[in-house]
Amino acid sequence: MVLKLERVTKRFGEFTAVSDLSLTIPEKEMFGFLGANGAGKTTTFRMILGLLDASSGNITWDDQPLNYSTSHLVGYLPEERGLYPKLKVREQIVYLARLRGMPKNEALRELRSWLEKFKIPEYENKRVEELSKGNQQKIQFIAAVIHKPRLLILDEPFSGLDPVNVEQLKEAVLGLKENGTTIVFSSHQMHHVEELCEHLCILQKGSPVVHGSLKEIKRAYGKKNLIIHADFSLESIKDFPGVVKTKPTMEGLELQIEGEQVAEGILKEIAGKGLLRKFALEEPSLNDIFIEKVGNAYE
Ligand SMILES: Nc1ncnc2c1ncn2[C@@H]1O[C@H](COP(=O)(O)OP(=O)(O)OP(=O)(O)O)[C@@H](O)[C@H]1O
Repeated sequence: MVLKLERVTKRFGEFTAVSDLSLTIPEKEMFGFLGANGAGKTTTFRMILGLLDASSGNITWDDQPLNYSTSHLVGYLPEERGLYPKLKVREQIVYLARLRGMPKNEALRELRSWLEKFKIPEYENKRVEELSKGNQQKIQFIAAVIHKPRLLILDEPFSGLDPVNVEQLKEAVLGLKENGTTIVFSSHQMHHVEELCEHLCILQKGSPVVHGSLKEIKRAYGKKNLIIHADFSLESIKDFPGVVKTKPTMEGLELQIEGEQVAEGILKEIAGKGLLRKFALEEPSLNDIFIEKVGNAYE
């Protein structure tokens, strides 16, 4: 049950929104899809779901194209939320579940279990328009997963949620992954992707600029972060060879350096100058990598 995109391109007239994109997403994987605004994430999702035709290339799930006949296997949380405001939560979810071939009783059972999980059982008979935006989002999430899809596409699932709701949704998503669901999600918040995904792709203007496992992406980036807290002046190491960037902090300095050997050199340089409270070498954050790879998309 592999999701495969092979050399997928989407043009809108003269404009190319997605260009020559190839991805393989294995079963039971949580895959992060990143990119600046307008990079082509939603367009890619719509092509995966068969809502848009690719201009060229192939998209398959378990070697089959995804279309109307496979819709019961797929769940989608769209970026623009689309519930019927006047309908009650129960009517809405049961209706959507039945469209995907689920019997009413089973849909109700599943809905109640999700409402319990999200600690909002009292919303079953409320109209959607009566709920806060965050709670509407939870209902929309339930609508995407009620029929127990094997492949789940989540466009910005965490946007607009408070920290407690973000945690609840993360737990829900991790539970689905443990049960064998393949999940692809987009996010502008790098820490969510760092926390949840083994593999990811960063799109820039429709083309992948970074693709692979999070660990390998960080290793391949080469640069590392060095955090120093000291009771003496660190002025002299700002110009140390191999230091790419420096940022003063309350307790000392945060540096971006070219590699571990630079940290060793710095440690020798400052040894004996006074009390060194912290000297920590860290992997680059996904945020650092995103900004370097995609930063110019904002210029
Ligand atoms: N139907 C359409 N007709 C013409 N251009 C479109 C259409 N749909 C999307 N685009 C363009 O394709 C590009 C990619 O849009 P898309 O919505 O896929 O980006 P995104 O990565 O999801 O962005 P965001 O993070 O802002 O949601 C944008 O420049 C957008 O204006």
